[in-house]
Amino acid sequence: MTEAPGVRLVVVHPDKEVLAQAAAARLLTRVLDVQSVRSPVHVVLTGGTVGIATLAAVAASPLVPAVDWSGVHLWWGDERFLPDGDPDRNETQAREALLDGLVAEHGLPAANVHPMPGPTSVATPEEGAAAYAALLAEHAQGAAPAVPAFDVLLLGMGPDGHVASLFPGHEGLTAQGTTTGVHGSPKPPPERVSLTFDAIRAAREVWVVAAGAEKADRVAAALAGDPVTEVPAAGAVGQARTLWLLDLDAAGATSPE
Ligand SMILES: O=C(O)[C@H](O)[C@@H](O)[C@H](O)[C@H](O)COP(=O)(O)O
Repeated sequence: MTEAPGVRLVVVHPDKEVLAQAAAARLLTRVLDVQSVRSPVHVVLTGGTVGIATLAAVAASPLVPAVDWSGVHLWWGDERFLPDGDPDRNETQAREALLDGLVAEHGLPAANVHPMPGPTSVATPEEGAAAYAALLAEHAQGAAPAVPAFDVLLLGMGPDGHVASLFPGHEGLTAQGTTTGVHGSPKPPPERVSLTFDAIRAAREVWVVAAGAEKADRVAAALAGDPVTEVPAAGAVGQARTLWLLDLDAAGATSPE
């Protein structure tokens, strides 16, 4: 299905557990659908509570063996600039929730997992961003911007409206190229690596997943099209489809306590 670019579809689920289960089912279905017409499939993962809960729900799904994981590449929208194995790295959490199991038991090649570099391998977030941009370009097949054709790009959204590590009022919002180093993030840790909006908007599908009443105000602002400088999530738009997957609280359908 292809909607008009810029149109956002909103799907609301009863609570954050059902949201994670439904996002997982959608993700597996999307990968299966794409695999029926092309390979490889490129998926961009997000950190955050709903993002990781979605990966845990994927791991528990009976559909896992239906996917040909040898043809799936996994990327990240952002990473906390922390050493390899740090429990606060988005990569570490995703590996524990899903990826280690896919590699060990379901034929996902370890080389298809593409974490963003941290201080274990580079000196600064900028160096990490440059190395990741080069890796993305290797898989881009000449596309501009130089990123693979992401089939699904998952994003969590913070209560301030940030997506990936693109924060309100920060210079990363206007960064050129496909990746950027981030300093002074209001959400710890302060140093991060992130995809830019150019890279995010190159995705075929962008899915924003968000739960909780503390996000309702920024969800409404993003959907109303408030300026990206104030609500970065408003700028998260896919080429063919933009999906907002919410729970009732984030959709503002419950009264604040
Ligand atoms: O590194 C991170 O923290 C992120 O990738 C970030 O963009 C996250 O997705 C949102 O902050 C939502 O996180 P929650 O779902 O935990 O609120």
